[in-house]
Amino acid sequence: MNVKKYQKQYYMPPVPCMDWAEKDSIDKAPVWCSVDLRDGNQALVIPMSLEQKVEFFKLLVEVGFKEIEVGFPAASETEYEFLRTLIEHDLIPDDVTVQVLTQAREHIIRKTFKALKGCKNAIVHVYNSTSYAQRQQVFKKSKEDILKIAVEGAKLLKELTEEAGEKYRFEYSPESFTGTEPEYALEVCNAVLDVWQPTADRKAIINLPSTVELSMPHVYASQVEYMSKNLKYRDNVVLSLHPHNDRGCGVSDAEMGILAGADRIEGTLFGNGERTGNVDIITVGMNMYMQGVDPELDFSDMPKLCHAFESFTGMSINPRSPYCGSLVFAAFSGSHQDAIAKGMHWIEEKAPDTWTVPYLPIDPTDIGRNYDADVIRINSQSGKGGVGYILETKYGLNLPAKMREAMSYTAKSVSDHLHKELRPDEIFELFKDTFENVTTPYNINGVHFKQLDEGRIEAQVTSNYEGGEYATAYAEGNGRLNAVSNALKQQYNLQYDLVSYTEHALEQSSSAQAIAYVGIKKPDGILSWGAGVDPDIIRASIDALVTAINNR
Ligand SMILES: CC(=O)SCCNC(=O)CCNC(=O)[C@H](O)C(C)(C)COP(=O)(O)OP(=O)(O)OC[C@H]1O[C@@H](n2cnc3c(N)ncnc32)[C@H](O)[C@@H]1OP(=O)(O)O
Ligand SMILES: CC(C)C(=O)C(=O)O
Ligand SMILES: [Mg+2]
Repeated sequence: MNVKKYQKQYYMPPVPCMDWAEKDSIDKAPVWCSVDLRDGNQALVIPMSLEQKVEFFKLLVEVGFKEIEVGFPAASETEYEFLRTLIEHDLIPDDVTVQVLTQAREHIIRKTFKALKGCKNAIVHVYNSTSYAQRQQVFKKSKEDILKIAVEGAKLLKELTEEAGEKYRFEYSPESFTGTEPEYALEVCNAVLDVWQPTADRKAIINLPSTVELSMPHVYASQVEYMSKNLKYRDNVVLSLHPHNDRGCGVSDAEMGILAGADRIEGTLFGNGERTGNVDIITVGMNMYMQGVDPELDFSDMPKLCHAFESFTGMSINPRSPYCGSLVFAAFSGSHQDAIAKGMHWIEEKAPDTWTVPYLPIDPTDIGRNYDADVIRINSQSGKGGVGYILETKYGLNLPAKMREAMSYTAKSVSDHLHKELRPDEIFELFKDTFENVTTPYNINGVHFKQLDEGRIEAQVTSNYEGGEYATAYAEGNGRLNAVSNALKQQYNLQYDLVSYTEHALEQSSSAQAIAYVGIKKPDGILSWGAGVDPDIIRASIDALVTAINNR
């Protein structure tokens, strides 16, 4: 790798512009403009069909976008026909403004206006590149000539809008802004604004694209602040940003840019767009949401959005994509699962006003995800908290803490050996196979009790070992389970202490069943566990005991 080949291609503002750095949060949603149907579309291997664009447009309206860049009508027949379809089939709600993009070239602008005929609310977005590199290599023009392209374009927009008798709003982008000297970008934007003479009821949009993201986000924020402080007609200008993601900081560009004075963000769902994509509006919006600020966009059915996006664009969403990837709420690791399970219990018990569950920045159910499938997932990295949480929340089993630990080691070991994740139903089956009603080698065939004096009980226990002859033993105890335990110890010369007994009703079971959990400590100090399930709690506890004995 030849690092000498590269150098900085951005320009800091002529004066320090870092007021934005004093702020720590965004307190109000910006105006959002979706550019999915234009910038997103122009980045696809196969651009969307007219039908797909119509469906995507409806989805964007449903999400709540009030400004939607629907395309570059002069680019292709599909783009042109798409806009005509929206207009002619009256598909644009009254509170939604469509935006169209055009180069600052006369025939392209004229074709764009032709496509707009009959449209009530539109933003006409004109751009030309202003960066040093593009002036030098692409346009081969002086600063004055590049400014002239912008001004001529701006004039034609005004003229054609007046001619059409419409009140379209205008947007200008100094394309490649991030590679442009800020003073020069300012000069061009102000010259365009002089043409448009924006007013309070017909504001102009100045859009500062990080066409290619060339710097750290604080540099971009400083450039934005410089523009915000020095643009003419500032009160009548909507300052818009259009971040791309070349260095992976598109979201930070948008957020810091808002702190620096931007009023509006152009971006796409899931960050689709050229090269590494446009800024992901879902992430910027959800980042606000997770700090208690209403993003004014509805992401409550994220699975539906993901599915629709993937089918329209042919793109796939990265499993780690913030808020929407399949794995972004998943905790496989033991300590995280433990903390999440405890945090969820805390929420249930204390019902606090705000969400505080560790490791889950938001409640997954807010965006249509669910705890069972998305959060606690079991593999060889998992621990007792996670396994216990799944058995409790999904199957109503409230295992004693130490038994959860034993169950979790069983699950880890199976996952490790099979080298796979275990689904909740597989964990439940594993629990049943390992810890529930295990009847070999010891098996009890029948038990009878007799009440003795002073609360003591006598048990008559008929049992066998490894399928052999049945034998009957009698023993006393201070309770039924204790008496059975003593009979078995006596019959087979077993040595252990009964150290744990708990039981509860099985709420999720169709018939009225109870489950008992028994833990015994063997002479080597090892704990062994069993569970028994039966409508009769005594029977359940005896089965639990026998299982614990069998689980050597
Ligand atoms: C960063 C962005 O996303 S910008 C948007 C990019 N999106 C697109 O370009 C998609 C749609 N574009 C297209 O379909 C085509 O480019 C069209 C139909 C608009 C124009 O097609 P063509 O005229 O055949 O080609 P092309 O765009 O390459 O034209 C390049 C010429 O336009 C000039 N030009 C490019 N952009 C602009 C602009 N914004 N304003 C003025 N002139 C421009 C170039 O300097 C070049 O000039 P030259 O012919 O004197 O060398
Ligand atoms: C047309 C402009 C706004 C653009 O898409 C970009 O610069 O990235
Ligand atoms: Mg772009």
